[in-house]
Amino acid sequence: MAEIVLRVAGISKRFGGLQALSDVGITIERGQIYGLIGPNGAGKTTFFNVITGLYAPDSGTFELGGKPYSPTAVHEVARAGIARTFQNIRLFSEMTAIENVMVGRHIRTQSGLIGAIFRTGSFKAEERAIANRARELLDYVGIGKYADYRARTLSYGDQRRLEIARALATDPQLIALDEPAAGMNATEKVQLRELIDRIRRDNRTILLIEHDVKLVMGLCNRVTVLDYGKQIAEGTPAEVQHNEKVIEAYLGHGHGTAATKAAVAASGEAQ
Ligand SMILES: Nc1ncnc2c1ncn2[C@@H]1O[C@H](COP(=O)(O)OP(=O)(O)OP(=O)(O)O)[C@@H](O)[C@H]1O
Repeated sequence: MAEIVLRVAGISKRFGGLQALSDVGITIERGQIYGLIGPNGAGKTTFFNVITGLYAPDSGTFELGGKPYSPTAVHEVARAGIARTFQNIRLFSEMTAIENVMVGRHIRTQSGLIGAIFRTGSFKAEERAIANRARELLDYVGIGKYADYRARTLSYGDQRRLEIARALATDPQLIALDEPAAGMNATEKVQLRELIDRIRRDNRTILLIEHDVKLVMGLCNRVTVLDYGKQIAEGTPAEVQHNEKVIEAYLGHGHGTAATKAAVAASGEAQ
């Protein structure tokens, strides 16, 4: 039977009078790319923020790799094994690319503060290993040649790759990508798609929020669709794109972007 990486259930979150999430649950198996889609304001980012410890949920159960975890703090969630990227890129802009990745790796290191202050032999060996691994990851995401460039000098697409490398540096059980294609041009999107597919083939598990419905439908094994905080559909891309509620959510309320409406309409027609 397939191994379950993430199982969350009954997640609700209210902001004042607004029910941002109502009883949302998903199960992701190892090696899957799981998509989370929905019109603007549907609750996708709130869901991400809850499972990664940024927002405290009003209710919900959380299990990672078969063990319960409590998403009470971001660093605890990272330690438990979920790494994420952000819709608005969050890099250390004055640090180099390789330093940004090394920061990600440090949550898995042993020597600690004493080792760092006294620069013990084991600390130096560990630093070398971290730097080597960071370089490998930069090569892996395709930006090895920019290792020593400051993060802020990289193109938008390359900064997103750098965020992915930093997330991979934590050796996560689950990597959560929040709109990785936002702001990318068509060529960058094709390259991103190849990278995400490669990460999956290397037996990683990915949760993806994405506005680009075409990208989601082409990449994901399963998809959940949120609308006004409710889970209106769950299934394979082929199943959800024929779901009446999904078509209505994107085409009916008039709150999807023109591009998403066109993509949902086109993906339905293509079947
Ligand atoms: N910190 C917050 N305080 C109050 N309301 C919030 C907060 N975060 C999100 N919301 C509200 O919760 C609802 C869901 O927002 P969320 O950002 O999760 O949607 P989304 O699906 O990610 O949207 P988008 O696609 O536009 O990023 C929205 O109505 C939003 O205004």
